[in-house]
Amino acid sequence: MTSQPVTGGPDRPVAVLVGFMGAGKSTVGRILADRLGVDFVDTDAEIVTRTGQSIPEIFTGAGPTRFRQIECDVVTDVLQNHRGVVALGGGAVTTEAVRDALDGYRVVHLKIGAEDGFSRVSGSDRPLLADGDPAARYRELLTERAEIYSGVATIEVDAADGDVQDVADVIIAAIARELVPERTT
Ligand SMILES: Nc1ncnc2c1ncn2[C@@H]1O[C@H](COP(=O)(O)OP(=O)(O)OP(=O)(O)O)[C@@H](O)[C@H]1O
Ligand SMILES: O=C(O)C1=C[C@@H](O)[C@@H](O)[C@H](O)C1
Ligand SMILES: [Mg+2]
Repeated sequence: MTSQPVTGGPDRPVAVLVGFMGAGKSTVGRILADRLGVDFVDTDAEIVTRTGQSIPEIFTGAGPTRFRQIECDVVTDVLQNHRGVVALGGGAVTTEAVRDALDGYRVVHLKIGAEDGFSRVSGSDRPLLADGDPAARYRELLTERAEIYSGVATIEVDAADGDVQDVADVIIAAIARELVPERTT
């Protein structure tokens, strides 16, 4: 996790959620936005709106490399123009330009373990889990990416500790601590 000070600010999103598939970025992000009274943008949904294609359709048609380019364009645009809560797609931070674009933002890593996370997305249409042994692929990719999420995060929360409302509560408490640091005297 970066040790640089806060982030956020009037010209930036209140929080950008990162983490692996199934961590709850889309679900918790929407709740967090509602609770804070701000707008919510999910970059996966934004990609679908802008391209008119589903994410599996883009992966199988244009391919994964093109998907990452589209994703990078959408994420950088949203980061510059959105002031509420942003949920990124699970693999967005594998693109260097996305990691660079996150510098100076309040980035919340929803940490999830392989068992909890896979149980949430098993049977869904996530294209990276479509072939072979999905549980093994999930574990492998999570291991590969764990440090990347931690590397861009300014706040890390346990996304398996409680339901979606509980996770939103923990994020709100962490943001509040940044805004109103505890007195030391
Ligand atoms: N804390 C939680 N407790 C129980 N279920 C949860 C929790 N967080 C998310 N879920 C459920 O897990 C599933 C996946 O969540 P969600 O789609 O928000 O993950 P995501 O991080 O956005 O994944 P992706 O990277 O693929 O977009 C959903 O069905 C959601 O309701
Ligand atoms: O972890 C990933 O690489 C992905 C996660 C999803 O949010 C989608 O962006 C897509 O399924 C790829
Ligand atoms: Mg999502």
